[in-house]
Amino acid sequence: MAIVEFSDHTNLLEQSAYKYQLQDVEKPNLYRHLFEYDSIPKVPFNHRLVPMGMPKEIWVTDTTFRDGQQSCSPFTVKQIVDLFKLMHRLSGPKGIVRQSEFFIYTDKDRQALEQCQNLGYAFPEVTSWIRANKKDFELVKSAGVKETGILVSCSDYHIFKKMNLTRAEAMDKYLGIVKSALEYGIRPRCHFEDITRADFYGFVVPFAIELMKLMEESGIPIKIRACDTLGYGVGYPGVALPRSVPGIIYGLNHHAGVPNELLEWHGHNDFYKVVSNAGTAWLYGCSSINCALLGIGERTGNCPLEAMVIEYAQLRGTMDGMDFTAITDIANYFEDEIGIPVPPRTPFVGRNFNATRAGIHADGMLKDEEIYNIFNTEKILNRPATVMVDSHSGAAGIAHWINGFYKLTGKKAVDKRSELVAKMKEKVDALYANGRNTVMGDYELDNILRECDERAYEYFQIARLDDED
Ligand SMILES: CC(C)C(=O)C(=O)O
Repeated sequence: MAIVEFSDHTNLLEQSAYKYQLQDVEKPNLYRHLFEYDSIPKVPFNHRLVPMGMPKEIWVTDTTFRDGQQSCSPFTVKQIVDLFKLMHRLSGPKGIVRQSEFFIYTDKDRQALEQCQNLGYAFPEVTSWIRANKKDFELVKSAGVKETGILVSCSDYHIFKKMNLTRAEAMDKYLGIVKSALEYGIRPRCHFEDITRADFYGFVVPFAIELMKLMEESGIPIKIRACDTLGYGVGYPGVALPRSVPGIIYGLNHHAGVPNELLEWHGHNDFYKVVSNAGTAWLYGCSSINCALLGIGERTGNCPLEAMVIEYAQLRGTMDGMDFTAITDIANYFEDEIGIPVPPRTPFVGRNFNATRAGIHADGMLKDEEIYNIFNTEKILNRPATVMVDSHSGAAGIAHWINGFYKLTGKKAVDKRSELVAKMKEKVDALYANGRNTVMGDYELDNILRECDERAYEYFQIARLDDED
């Protein structure tokens, strides 16, 4: 049996003034005053401020190969292994990308899992996701996987409408499944599906308390993953349950005694809140944020893993040895090898995230790149800031393009007032005057420059090749 290595949850429970009991209601509580269905859901406030308390250690976990893969064509084994290697590179020596979860249903799933395990990395740890039946527990065990995700849906939408159970029956069923996992010596990770529409004090907390009792009896850590399945979570101060991200994390920690390191947040982006909700979960006591590469996942997707490792660096003030250039390689891999396009405006990875077009911005970039670039994207992400040339870029845009494309710096850099830039601008302007409406490509501009000044072209080519050496 695994030794329990987490902070003392009994202490946390003792500090809680009130012991919440299961409310086995006859009719489902669907929070109709918030979720009418025929109107936009409402954000309720009770103006109670929840205390912040970021855990000592925070990290991210990955669901690219589970929730992510559910939303797109299945990956090949090689694609999974290649992405896993990139995640390992990103993770750094402290294992900030701590775990990654795998299906184990098909031969292909199991091959991918085994090949990733055989890489022998400490991080990310390979975990699984199963349907709760004996066969799947045996699979987890024989694959040598120590932790598995188990679905324990917790809103009345699921308990009453989907499973046709009462709360007491659902809780009983779930506890039975968790006990089986413990009997197999497997660490259960309980996915509290739809927690942002669930009765927090009438079901979520009493159920979590029972899980903590099982943890104490078995000595095996039980994780609780708070799943904001439809992205209803809100992080504003003073927001009320069940939509309050601070309230959910604080409540699980203080009223159910779930230690920070056994709390995980899994959000979706239906209301554009996935990244800020995840940051909020960290700030209010959740150690782990579940993410997917590029935010792939059901409907609007999961929390983008690359966003959260950068958020980690912002909140902690250190990259802790993570290699963020792997983020750029991951995005390229998705586009080139898997065929999943990255929307151009996507922060940190989209083609345009650090590209500017407007002449006035290009002018600023020429004077000092910091004026219009969020950080040194070339150094940190291996993505130099660029200026795209179109009808709005002007002489400054063209000069910036020349200097960027041919890597001309210092004295070699071309000035926006130079003759070469003026000639190129004339040609570019003529194209747009004749009805062109797309951005200029690098090689088109390369040709235009050659037409304008063959000698400069040759000189720049050499400068560019020298830089590559
Ligand atoms: C299926 C569940 C666990 C999930 O992924 C979610 O709630 O988003």
